[in-house]
Amino acid sequence: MAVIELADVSRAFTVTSRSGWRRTRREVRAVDGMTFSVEPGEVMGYIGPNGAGKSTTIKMLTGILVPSGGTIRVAGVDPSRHRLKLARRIGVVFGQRTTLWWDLPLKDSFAVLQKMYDVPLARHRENLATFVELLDLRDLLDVPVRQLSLGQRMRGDIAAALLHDPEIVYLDEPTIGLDVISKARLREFLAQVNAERRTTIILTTHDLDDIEALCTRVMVIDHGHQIFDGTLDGLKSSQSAPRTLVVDLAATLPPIQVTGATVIKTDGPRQHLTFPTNTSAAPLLAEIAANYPLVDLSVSEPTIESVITQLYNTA
Ligand SMILES: Nc1ncnc2c1ncn2[C@@H]1O[C@H](COP(=O)(O)OP(=O)(O)OP(=O)(O)O)[C@@H](O)[C@H]1O
Repeated sequence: MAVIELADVSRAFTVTSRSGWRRTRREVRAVDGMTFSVEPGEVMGYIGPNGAGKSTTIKMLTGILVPSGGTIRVAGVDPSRHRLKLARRIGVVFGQRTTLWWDLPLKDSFAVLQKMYDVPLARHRENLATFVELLDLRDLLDVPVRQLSLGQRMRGDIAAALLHDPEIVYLDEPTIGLDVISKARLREFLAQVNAERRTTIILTTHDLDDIEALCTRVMVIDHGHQIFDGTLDGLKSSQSAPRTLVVDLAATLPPIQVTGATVIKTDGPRQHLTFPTNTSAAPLLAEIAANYPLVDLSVSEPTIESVITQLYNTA
């Protein structure tokens, strides 16, 4: 049974703008007719350009915002009507803000959360020990949150969001501003939590490596509408972003002529060609090898960035 269900959900805001003495009001439909469901244990990437409606959706799923239309059920309840009841069953991490107490050492924040969520002490200790180990928090427990680096604080925030064993976790830009090693460590941790606890994860991110590393499902939204819902491979093959062929020749030549491919760049004896995703590379290779002094050659698939850019442009 689905753990998150949205049926025709919308949320509008009235925005007032001023030009001289004139004030004009207009309605922004941040989320517009959104319908989807999420099964327990799914890791869903929720992506879209700035202003697409991601945060508004997450705020409605946590109960902070009330929808203007449609219905939402999370863990069987309407989030805005049962916000406190739901709080025990969900965890939330906003990459740009901390939920920890700024002046308290990390371990005291964790102790407050144990009381707030009324987590049995034995279970709290067990979870804490696991997260301290996996997130490498041991040396940070006595440090006030204000003295932690961004990456250290984020590890603390993630542990804090999971200490009460939530069934669903919303992560809004959890890797923003982190270095490559911290990002990798965090992704590994989240994958492990999902595998071992079957925690449902909704991940909002602009870092597509997060999506590649973690998500079994991707939802792309734009202007409050869903424009794609499926697997990452499905997303890649849904668009005809061109593939690239990099050809190294024995000599610097004018752009080569190949049926079905176009030279987009030359760099001495190296030439870059694009060709459609749905075309096989084999006949191109054969034609080049037959007509030109070929030394080496490689084919690269479209990047996920290029696929998504194309999706936004065609939506
Ligand atoms: N409280 C508000 N009042 C007025 N307009 C709002 C409010 N919150 C959001 N919006 C508008 O709703 C639209 C969606 O905003 P939202 O924050 O959900 O986008 P987002 O996809 O999370 O963007 P980002 O990637 O920049 O965080 C935007 O046009 C935004 O300006």
